[in-house]
This record gives sequence, C-alpha cells and structure tokens, in this order.
Amino acid sequence: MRPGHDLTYDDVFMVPSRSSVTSRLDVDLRTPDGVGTTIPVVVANMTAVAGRRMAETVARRGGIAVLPQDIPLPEVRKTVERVRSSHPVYETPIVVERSAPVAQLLSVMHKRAHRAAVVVEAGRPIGVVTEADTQGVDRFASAGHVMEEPRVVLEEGVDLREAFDLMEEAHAGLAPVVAGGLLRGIVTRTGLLRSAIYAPALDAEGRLCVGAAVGINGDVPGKAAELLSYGVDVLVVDTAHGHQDKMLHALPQVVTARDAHEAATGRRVPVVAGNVVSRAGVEDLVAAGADVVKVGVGPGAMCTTRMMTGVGRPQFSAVLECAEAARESGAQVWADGGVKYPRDVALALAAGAASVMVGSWFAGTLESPGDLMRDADGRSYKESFGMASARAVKNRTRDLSAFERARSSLFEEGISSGRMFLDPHRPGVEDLLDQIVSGVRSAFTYAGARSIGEFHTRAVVGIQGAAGYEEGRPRHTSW
Ligand SMILES: NC(=O)C1=CN([C@@H]2O[C@H](COP(=O)(O)OP(=O)(O)OC[C@H]3O[C@@H](n4cnc5c(N)ncnc54)[C@H](OP(=O)(O)O)[C@@H]3O)[C@@H](O)[C@H]2O)C=CC1
Ligand SMILES: Nc1nc2c(ncn2[C@@H]2O[C@H](COP(=O)(O)O)[C@@H](O)[C@H]2O)c(=O)[nH]1
Ligand SMILES: [K+]
Repeated sequence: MRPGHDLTYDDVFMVPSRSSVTSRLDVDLRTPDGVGTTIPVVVANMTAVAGRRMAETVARRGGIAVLPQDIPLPEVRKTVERVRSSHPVYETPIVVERSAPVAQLLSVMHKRAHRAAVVVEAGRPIGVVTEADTQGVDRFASAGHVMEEPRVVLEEGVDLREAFDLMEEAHAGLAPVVAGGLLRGIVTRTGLLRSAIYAPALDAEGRLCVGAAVGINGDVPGKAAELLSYGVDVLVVDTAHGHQDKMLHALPQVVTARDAHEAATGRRVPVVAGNVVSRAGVEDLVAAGADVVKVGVGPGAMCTTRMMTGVGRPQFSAVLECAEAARESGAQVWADGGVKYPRDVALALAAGAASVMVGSWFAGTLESPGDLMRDADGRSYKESFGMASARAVKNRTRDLSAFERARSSLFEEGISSGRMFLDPHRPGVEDLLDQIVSGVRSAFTYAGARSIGEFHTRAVVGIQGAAGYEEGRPRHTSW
C-alpha cells in the first residue's frame, strides 16, 4: 500500500521473508551503477569529509569518495594521483626518521586509524612507534629513542592468513611490509581481517578508485575534461537544485567531454548528476545524459534548505520514486544524505538505490580532513560544514569581486560549524564501514537477497509510527 504522504527512513521498516541465503557472507554488495564499487557506499563531496586519506581508506574497502568541487584543480590532481598510487591492500604508513621528535609524531599519529608510525632509515623499516610508546616520555625525545624493533616484517605478496597468524603469534599489532627491504606499506591484524571480507574498488589497471565533482557554473566541460585527464573513476555534476536549466545545459557538455575521453582512452567514466527528488527531475537528467541520478534535497545533516525554504522531500519516498523512474529509463540512483545508522543504508537500497552517499557521519572519523578537536569534557570531535554554508560559499567565491562575494553570502543554506563527535571505540571510517556492511549484509539475508538487484525486488517495507521506531532502539539503561 502506498500511503498518501511521503516517508523518510525513520518512518519505515522491513519485514523478513523466507530466505535461501543462509550466510551473511553469501551476500554480494557490488553496486549495479557501473562505478566499480564493491560496497554501496559513496563518501559525499564535502570539504570536511572527502580528502585523500578518506578516499584511499574507503576505496580499499570497496567504496568510493567524491572529491569536492571547491578544491583547486592542482590539489585535486595531487589527491587523485596519491589515491591511485596507494596500495590496494596494505595501508599507507606514517613514516618518520629516527631523529623525529615525539612532539612531531603526536601531531600526525591520530591521522591514521592504526595510530602508529614506522621509523625508516634509507627507506628500510627499523622500528615502530605506537601511541602508547609516546606516553609519559619527553616531547623532545626522538623516535629512535622510543621505537620498538618491528616484531614481524612481512614480504610483499605474503598470504594474508599467514601474515595474520605470524602477527598473532608475535603479539604484533602492526607489521611493516617490505619489497627488497624497502617499506611498501603496513598491515594490522584488523586490516588483514577486513581484507579477507572486503574487495577494494579498483579500476581496470588495479588502482584504487576515486571520483570528483564539478558544479554547474564556469567552464564546466573544461573542468570535467581536466578531471578526466587525472584519471577519476566517476564524475559528479552537483548542485543544490539539479532540476534547473543551468544543469540541463551543463550536463550534456560533461557527457560530451566524457565521451571524448572514452574515445581517446577506452575508459568509460559514469556521469552522476543531481540533486533531484522527483520523477520529472530524473527523467530530465537521464535525457541529458546522466548514468546515475543523485537524489536528496534537504535530508543532509549540515543542510538547512528545508528550514529556510520549505523545499525538499522525505528521503525514503524521494529515493523510491526516483529509483522507479531511473529503472524505467535504464539509469540508477544514489541516495544522498540523511544517513545516521546502518539501517538507513539498508532502507535506501530497499527503496531502489544503487549506492548511498554519506557525508557528516564520516566527518566524525580519524580519516576526514579536519583537525581533531576536544570539547570541554575531553570528547574528540571534528568540525563539519555544509557546502552551501557561509564558510563554504566564502571559499567557493574567493575569486569573485567583493560585492559578488557579499551577495552570494546572503544565500546560506548550510551549517558552518557542526560538531561531529568521534566514537571513542570506533574512531576510524573503516569501523563505520564495518557496521554498515554487516548491517546491510544481514538485511539482505532477512530479505532472501544475494545481490543489490535482488534486494530491490525482494525487500518488503512497512510503515511505522514514532512508537515503532522507538521500540527498535536499544536501551542502555532501564526504563
Ligand atoms: N542536497 C541538498 O539538499 C543540497 C545540497 N547542497 C550542496 O551544496 C553545494 C553547493 O551547491 P549550490 O548551492 O547549488 O552552489 P553552486 O555553486 O553549484 O551554484 C548553484 C547555481 O544554481 C543557481 N541556483 C538557482 N536556484 C538555486 C537554489 N535554489 N539554490 C542554489 N542555487 C540555485 C545559482 O545561482 P544564484 O546563486 O544566482 O541563485 C548558481 O548559479 C553542492 O555540493 C550541493 O550538493 C546545497 C543545498 C542543498
Ligand atoms: N542543503 C544543503 N545540503 C548540503 C550541504 N552540504 C552538503 N549537503 C548535502 O548533504 C549531503 C550529505 O548528507 P549527510 O547527512 O550525510 O551529511 C551532501 O552529499 C549534500 O547533498 C549544505 O550546505 N546545504
Ligand atoms: K537537514
């Protein structure tokens, strides 16, 4: 039954069906959107969320990050190069020389979830410093002084299970991986486990995937061609109101640039466009050449559009209608915004999305680009801000005249300084991916679906009131 009003994720639930999928490990989460992702997770093109470490880490687990349109092109180029040159299995180590002071180590160690640095001499790993090693020692003490010799050093190409057992035996939390004695990367035991469960998102040459966004103003096809030349794996044409003439003018130009790139290189890069929330919006964007349509107006955590304008649409219904329209025209949709729990990802897929875009939730992780801050109670957080916030608009319009900048700052539709707290037990983005992927795999087995395509047809969704939602929440103390 279709209700007479629109619904968001909290309004709906799924009913289990008889299932022939007997293990959550039998579920295949490869996305049907042609992007090459092996899990349906896309990191939103927000400056506070998608940077190099985020892109690399998420791609290694099968998702993809979209670099924001506000980053200067030379920076985007560097980031794309570094993501593509990162190892698809081994993590990128924090590398220091023997003489590096502890103060320097402390300033970089929290940037990676493994929270350790490898001490090298002429490219060879000679020691490992963990965060614990830096406690209670002088800030000027050197890495060489506090490091421990690596308990295990692995050769590149080592069998991952074997590596796990070796590390377990030696009680090693982290091991450098070498080729010809030179450091190639590091592995952790948790990382090895993850590598057994996830498959990285790779291009045809085996490099980690990364995407990039363009807006609808300025030389859009020129910028798109430039991004394609860097080797991005997906192009996102992104604006608040995707169903407008400027978009319908810019999008075919991006598609032409994409086709020229395909003719020259043989690589076809999917084009995503948005955001819309209606069937008509999807039809127009697909007619203008979009392979994937991005859906969501107003659900974003940093987004004030609905409060400022009254415009938007509850996200579950928006995805449902848009996915239906997309399917009829041979396209796919990404559900963008409003994801706070793994259930929201599962429900977006149930509504028909090929993949789900997550922004602010991931801002509160070690891998997001922001500085790690602490509030008065000592809780760690990172600042997040919307791409239509005064902060982002000021940055985006930096080359305009003072008058134009002041004028655009009047149209603020986002929060400038949200605080995204890190979960002290799950501070890394991979911890959040673990939750999402295990929740979604489980949802698939409840529906009896082995793939996203099967889930689209098999998921049985019902409507609940606030009490129904509340009943589903765990209670950590008695009532
Ligand atoms: N999903 C969502 O709900 C929303 C997402 N965002 C995100 O913020 C970022 C910046 O997007 P955006 O603000 O579009 O900036 P852009 O720099 O992409 O510019 C938007 C263009 O569209 C024109 N425009 C016409 N109507 C509107 C409208 N109602 N809102 C915004 N622009 C309009 C603007 O002209 P003029 O300035 O002259 O009006 C401008 O030329 C994007 O990443 C976008 O995804 C922003 C808002 C909502
Ligand atoms: N109305 C606005 N929407 C914004 C802004 N910045 C980003 N966004 C949208 O939110 C999603 C991410 O949602 P989240 O709930 O996961 O954070 C992002 O992809 C954009 O579509 C903004 O300033 N205003
Ligand atoms: K919102």
